[in-house]
Amino acid sequence: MPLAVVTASHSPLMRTVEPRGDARTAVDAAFAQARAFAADFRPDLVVVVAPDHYNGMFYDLMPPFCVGTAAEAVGDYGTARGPLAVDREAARHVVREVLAADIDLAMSERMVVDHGFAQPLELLFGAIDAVPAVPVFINCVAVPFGPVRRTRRLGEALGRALLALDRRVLLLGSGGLSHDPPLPTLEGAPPEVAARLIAGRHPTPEERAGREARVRDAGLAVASGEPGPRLNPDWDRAFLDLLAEGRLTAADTWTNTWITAEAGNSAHEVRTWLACYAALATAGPYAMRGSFYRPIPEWIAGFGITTAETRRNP
Ligand SMILES: O=C(O)CCc1cccc(O)c1O
Ligand SMILES: [Fe+2]
Repeated sequence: MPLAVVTASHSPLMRTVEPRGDARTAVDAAFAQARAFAADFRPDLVVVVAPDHYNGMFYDLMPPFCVGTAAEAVGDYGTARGPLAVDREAARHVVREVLAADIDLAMSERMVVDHGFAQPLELLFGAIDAVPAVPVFINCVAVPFGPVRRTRRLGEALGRALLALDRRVLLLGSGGLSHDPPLPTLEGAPPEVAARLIAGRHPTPEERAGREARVRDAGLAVASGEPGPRLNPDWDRAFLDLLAEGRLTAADTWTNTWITAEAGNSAHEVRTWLACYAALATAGPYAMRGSFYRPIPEWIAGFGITTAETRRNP
């Protein structure tokens, strides 16, 4: 059975901030292409690989990786709130097979997810519960992280587990590329911020609104002409080339310090892309069908969208 991949940056600012020029039109067109690609592939299972931003996962127990055998979205930044249509059997299969392949991962019968999962599901399929899904969380925000190669190996184990299902599986990777939105860090945080990062579940509506306003204001400031956030288009394009050319092991030598320095704290979200492509590669040689890139400072994102699938005649 073939596998397919769609990866897309996410940014909740897409809803509230108008970028200059034709960025909006270009991104819309790229998403339309990705939607057509996904529809064409006719997946009967979507494996969503995404990070969290202190909405579902906290420092009271932060797993590097976690598969949800059931999952619910918090509804941050205007995304839908409520359960994902988790294919429980498939999710359990993935947990069993990945563990058997020597990769430790957590599982959750009540995984809580945020815009990292919800936004691409809504943009690609219209709703968070429109497709049978297996949600795979990769910690890309709460330092420290394991080496990048570990996420590539997670992707390989994931790919082998999915091939064994003998279904049409689309992997949907969410996040990146270079960017650094104003997220707090535990290191040096004042006590009330630290408490929120350690166990910040169920914020009051006011707390959530305050936090979202801070990020939105950062985007609006750029849209009104203030100096933009640090993006690194060269780094982003090099990453896209690496994926297009199937040189996934080249990322094995990247240190986390280097990624942060080159591309920003949230650039670690590209781990989700790497895992998806490593999974895809287990089905045989693949071809990237679509690749979009645009640095969009107003959305605080080096914004990329790719589609790829197993080569039909290898
Ligand atoms: O407040 C948050 O949770 C961060 C929101 C956010 C903004 C820009 C790019 C992202 O990838 C992202 O996640
Ligand atoms: Fe993010």
